[in-house]
Parts: sequence; structure tokens; C-alpha cells
Amino acid sequence: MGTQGDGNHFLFVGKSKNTGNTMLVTHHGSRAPGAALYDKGMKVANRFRQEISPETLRENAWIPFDTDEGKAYWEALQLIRTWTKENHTNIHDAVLNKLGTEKLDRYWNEHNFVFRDGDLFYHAKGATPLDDKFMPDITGPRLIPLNMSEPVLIVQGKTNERNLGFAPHGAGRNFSRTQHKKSLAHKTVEEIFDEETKGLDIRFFSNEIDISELPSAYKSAKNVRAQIEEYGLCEVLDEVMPYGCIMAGDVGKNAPWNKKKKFRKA
Ligand SMILES: Nc1nc2c(ncn2[C@@H]2O[C@H](COP(=O)(O)O)[C@@H](O)[C@H]2O)c(=O)[nH]1
Ligand SMILES: [Mn+2]
Repeated sequence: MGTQGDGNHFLFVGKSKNTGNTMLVTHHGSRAPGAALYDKGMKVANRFRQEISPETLRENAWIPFDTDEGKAYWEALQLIRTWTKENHTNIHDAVLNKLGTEKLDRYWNEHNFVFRDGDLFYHAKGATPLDDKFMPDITGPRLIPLNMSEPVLIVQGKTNERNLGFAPHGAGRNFSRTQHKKSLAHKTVEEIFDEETKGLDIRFFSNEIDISELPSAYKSAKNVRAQIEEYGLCEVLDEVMPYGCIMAGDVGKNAPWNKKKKFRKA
């Protein structure tokens, strides 16, 4: 609790285009507790698959909701949701405490999660819910990060015939991490970093640049924004103009948790 993990998890600081206020945006998911639930859930789902529909692929296994297991899984998902929100809140509170300041406002949103509308379950991979029916306890607009050098979009929207009540949750990757690294192999890591992060304060906790998290790893923010507009997916209310961000960095080279272990042993 209170840490953000690695990969594309980030703590982003920027300025509201509308008000000039400083804004802090954190991105991480359900992390280890979510992964543990997923593993357990898939084992249960696979038992149902073998019983109900052995011809269905293992990856497409499901747990029927009208069973004890289905209800328990849904409840566990809600617990994971609470844990995730609490973890974000912890990080935001720690920053406020350190700065000795108060927040003006706070809101959050979710993506890559399961949302329910009556008997329908929406697996919103790559999407963030706009419609309040998916998040009755929601308190503010939704957020769409694109990449570290682009504004985070603050959006709102209603269900329409194209969006099913969801907006894209980000830009998404251009290609795999390995392909991305290969495509830039003719440059040094430092060159790539300097070119892509000019004017920004980008920090990696491990002190190792992770080029697979730089803007070129993600789809063109301009295209994503144009498509949001073309298809009327949601309305952009404000933009958080980037100042900088902190991420774990390349933990393959230098994992902070390994260092901590050594320190504890010493
Ligand atoms: N503002 C930033 N946005 C980023 C950064 N790294 C990734 N991203 C965007 O967030 C989504 C997250 O999606 P997920 O499915 O991987 O959780 C991703 O699609 C990017 O568009 C960043 O450092 N700063
Ligand atoms: Mn993510």
C-alpha cells in the first residue's frame, strides 16, 4: 500500500489549462492483489468451462454469475476496486503531507476493469467508463492519459450509439516493448530520452531510463484525440499540461526492491 509499482505506472504532475492549478495524476491498477485474484478466478472459471463447455478455449473461460463462485468473484472484484482506489489516495495524501498543502479537489476513474449494468458485464479492456451507471460512487469527470509529454485529458460523456458508455482509456501501445526497442536500436538510450522529453522533468526511481515508456512507445496522441472527436466518444473539459512525471524505470537493470532487500540484510 502506498507504492505505485513498475511498468507504465506513473505519477504525473501538470497544470490545468483552464485554471492554471497544479494537478497530480497517478496511474496504476490493482497490482499484486488483482493479479492474485485473477489467478484464482481463472482456475475456478476453468473448472466451469470443463463442465459446461469443454470446447471453449481455456482463455475464454468464465464464471457464471448465478453461482456462489460467481457472486464471490464479483464481491472480491469490488474489494480489489476499493484497495486500488485506497492505494491511489495514499500516494496523493503522502504528496500533500510532504508538501504541507491541501487539495482543492480530488476525483478518480477506472479502466481495464469489469463493470456491471444489470445482467450485463462489460470487460472494459482499453476503456474507461463514462456513464455513471457503471460507477455510482463517482464524484468527478474522467481522465485519459496519452503519454508523458502530452496533456492528460479531463473528459465527460454520455452513452451514445458508438461508445457503449465508455471512452478510450489512453493511447495504447504502438507496438510491443521489444519491437519498440528494436526500432530505436540505432540511437543511444540517452539520445532517445533527450529527444523525447525536452522541457519536461522526467524521473525514474531506479535511475535507469525505460525507453519502452517514452512517448514514441505509444500511439500518436494527435490521432487518438482526432478519433475521439470524429466518433464523438466524449467531450474534453480540460487538459493537464505536462510538467513531468516519475516512474519506476528499467527495473530489469536496477530494481529498487532488490536494493532495499540488501539494505535490510546489512
Ligand atoms: N501521461 C502519461 N500517460 C502515459 C504514460 N505511460 C502510459 N501512458 C498512457 O496511459 C495509458 C495506460 O493504459 P494501460 O492499459 O497500460 O494501463 C496508456 O495507454 C498510455 O496512453 C506516462 O508516463 N504518462
Ligand atoms: Mn496500466
